[in-house]
Amino acid sequence: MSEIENGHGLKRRREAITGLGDALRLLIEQATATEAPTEELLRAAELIRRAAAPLGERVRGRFETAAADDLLGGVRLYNPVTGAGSAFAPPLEIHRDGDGAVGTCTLGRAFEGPPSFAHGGVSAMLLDQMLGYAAGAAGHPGMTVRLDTGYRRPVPLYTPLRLTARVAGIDGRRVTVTGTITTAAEPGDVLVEATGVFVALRAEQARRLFGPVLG
Ligand SMILES: CCCCCCCCCCCC(=O)SCCNC(=O)CCNC(=O)[C@H](O)C(C)(C)COP(=O)(O)OP(=O)(O)OC[C@H]1O[C@@H](n2cnc3c(N)ncnc32)[C@H](O)[C@@H]1OP(=O)(O)O
Repeated sequence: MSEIENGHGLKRRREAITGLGDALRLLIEQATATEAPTEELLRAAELIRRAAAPLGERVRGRFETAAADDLLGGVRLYNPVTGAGSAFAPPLEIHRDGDGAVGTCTLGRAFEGPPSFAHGGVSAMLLDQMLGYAAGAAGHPGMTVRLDTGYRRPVPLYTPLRLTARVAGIDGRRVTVTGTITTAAEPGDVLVEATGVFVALRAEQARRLFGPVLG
């Protein structure tokens, strides 16, 4: 895409994608929490369809990477957990912390399972990402083959959360990673814990699974 061939164009596009992601997340939050009159819902649906139309005029296919992404550099703007451009992502922000990783996010109404608390599948999704990040950051990237989650207490909505992950063991191609979710205010009180097993791909597997994307 010629408009982002120079560094400035890429920076501007990534900022625009983040801005669109912010707007979409606001839309999802308001659309989920709204008790506006029915007429307003009908009007909003029409406006949203009109706003979406030009975005659909030029789209990428299943095996095409987004022009603003850098797959090998780890930039995935539409990742459904961490992507700043994803309407669906909280987004979870992750950084390295010693030999592990720490993540932060706040979940809105769209992630609700039990009333006023997060859906259990959402907690598992956040932890899968955290554990996968910690495995990769430790130099052992792999795909999840197992994820065990223990739900000790419900995860509250609209509350800053803190997530942790660290590699617990390496056995050949298998990496075991553990992680937790707590509130940011009470990091000693574990709400959800997880253990994941990640398997490093053989070169042949990586080619078979991701060859069409990497080209
Ligand atoms: C900074 C960076 C950021 C990077 C940040 C990135 C974050 C990404 C986080 C998201 C990660 C995902 O969601 S990934 C998406 C969800 N996962 C998937 O779709 C994976 C689907 N599974 C597969 O396609 C396959 O299992 C493969 C290709 C991964 C592996 O196939 P395979 O090579 O045939 O597997 P196989 O020989 O049977 O097993 C390999 C080894 O793993 C063990 N193993 C296999 N399954 C299990 C299991 N459930 N529990 C325990 N161990 C298992 C086997 O015993 C064996 O050990 P041994 O005999 O060798 O001792």
